[in-house]
Amino acid sequence: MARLPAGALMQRAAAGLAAACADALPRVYGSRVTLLTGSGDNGADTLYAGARLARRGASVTAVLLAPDRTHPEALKTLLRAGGTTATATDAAPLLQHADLVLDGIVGIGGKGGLRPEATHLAGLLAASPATVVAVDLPSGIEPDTGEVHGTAVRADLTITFGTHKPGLLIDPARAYAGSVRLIDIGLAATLPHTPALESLQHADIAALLPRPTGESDKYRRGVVGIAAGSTRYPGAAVLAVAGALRGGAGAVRYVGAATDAVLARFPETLISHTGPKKAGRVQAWVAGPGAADDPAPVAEALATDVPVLLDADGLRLADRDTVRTRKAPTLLTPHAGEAAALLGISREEVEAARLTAVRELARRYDATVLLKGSTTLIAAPDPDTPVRVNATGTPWLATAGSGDVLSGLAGSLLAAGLSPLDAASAAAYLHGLAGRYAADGAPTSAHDVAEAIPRAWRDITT
Ligand SMILES: NC(=O)C1=CN([C@@H]2O[C@H](COP(=O)(O)OP(=O)(O)OC[C@H]3O[C@@H](n4cnc5c(N)ncnc54)[C@H](OP(=O)(O)O)[C@@H]3O)[C@@H](O)[C@H]2O)[C@@H](O)CC1
Ligand SMILES: [K+]
Repeated sequence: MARLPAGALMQRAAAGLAAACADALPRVYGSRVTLLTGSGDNGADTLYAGARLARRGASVTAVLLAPDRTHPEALKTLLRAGGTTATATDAAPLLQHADLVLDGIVGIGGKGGLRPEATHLAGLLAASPATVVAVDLPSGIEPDTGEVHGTAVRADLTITFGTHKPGLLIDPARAYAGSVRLIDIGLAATLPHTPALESLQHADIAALLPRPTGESDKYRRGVVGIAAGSTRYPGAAVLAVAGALRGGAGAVRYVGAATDAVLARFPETLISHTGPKKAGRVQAWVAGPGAADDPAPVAEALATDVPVLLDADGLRLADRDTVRTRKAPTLLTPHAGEAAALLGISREEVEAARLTAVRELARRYDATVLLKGSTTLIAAPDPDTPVRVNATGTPWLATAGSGDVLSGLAGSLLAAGLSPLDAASAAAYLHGLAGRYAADGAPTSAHDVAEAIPRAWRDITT
């Protein structure tokens, strides 16, 4: 910022914002635009963008939340461009009749939820038919955590400046942002080298996925052991194997009570009629899906010196001190309810503060943790490692057995040699994409998701 003339970043932000607003309107000339303007720089961005729209013939009115503390230069610029101002008490008809509303109440400087006047405006806005564009982020969300305390603005579109804020990527706040567009304002060089959050994209995942070479045999490509299923839940074993077979390991070894069901569906599975301890060569274990109440296979898997993924019943059956103290890596894949049990808090508390929950679990269990849900987050035990957020999920994935497929897939990637963080990230990404392909806008089953994994893999790598 030291190298830039004062206000240069703000002008870039406002120019990008105005262009995005113009795209969102059928035409700028003659349209009615209302600006909700707070007293900080977020409000100033909004006023400068409003001035640009006013110069193009829009009728622009700024509702000033703090008339005596509004950014003076920005306000002057709007008035010079032909814009007008109003107070919050006059806002109702302006919001009701606007084509477009810009939410510039607060940006990254906002803390602790909206104040009463802003809350009232957000309520009026929710009832307005206008398209709502959030400036930098929807006012009222917590920018750094994705938490929402009280009311927040619900936007159709968020124009964010310089970099994505965690709150735009993590639920519940993410749901307030609508679609998110990033405007480059030339901040890249000044951003911290280690971000708080990372969202891997196609190319990042492609670089992680294992590729067999001429030298590969099934053992070099990794054998993943699946200790899952029970007479009560044989399906969990079948689905975990289905995921594992598509995850790049050279072979899948199964131990458990669902041998017949697994072999009937996947004759290529290696079967061991022992527990994990004596099962033969395995480079990573998946333990727990459909395990019902038998803690022995989970304990045996944890006693090995290879990476272990614990899911579902395995999270409940595992001895917590063993998880904490084992030397080989452990990957936990709870949903919010299971995470709540591990943390001794309620499911609602986990869902309201996912980032805190996933970090706390990773710290407390000295394990990598993949927290499933509307936003899947992955945290490594080292608190300085950026938390990963998966961008490919779909609500259709909230279907029985979908988690079993994910655990098999992630276990397979672990066996192929990926670190727990990378295995979890790549599995969540592939699984989310496969869920989208399988669903294609209609209900889908876990089985279909597993079958769509190769398509997702091909899409990423070709
Ligand atoms: N940094 C950069 O490089 C760039 C930053 N840019 C822009 O600046 C924005 C950040 O601006 P900022 O720091 O001025 O804070 P901002 O978000 O406007 O909020 C502070 C104001 O809001 C008020 N307020 C606080 N909490 C509140 C609440 N709960 N409910 C209601 N009001 C509340 C608070 O009032 P006060 O406490 O003083 O009474 C204060 O006046 C950023 O998001 C982006 O848009 C771009 O121009 C590009 C370059
Ligand atoms: K805002």
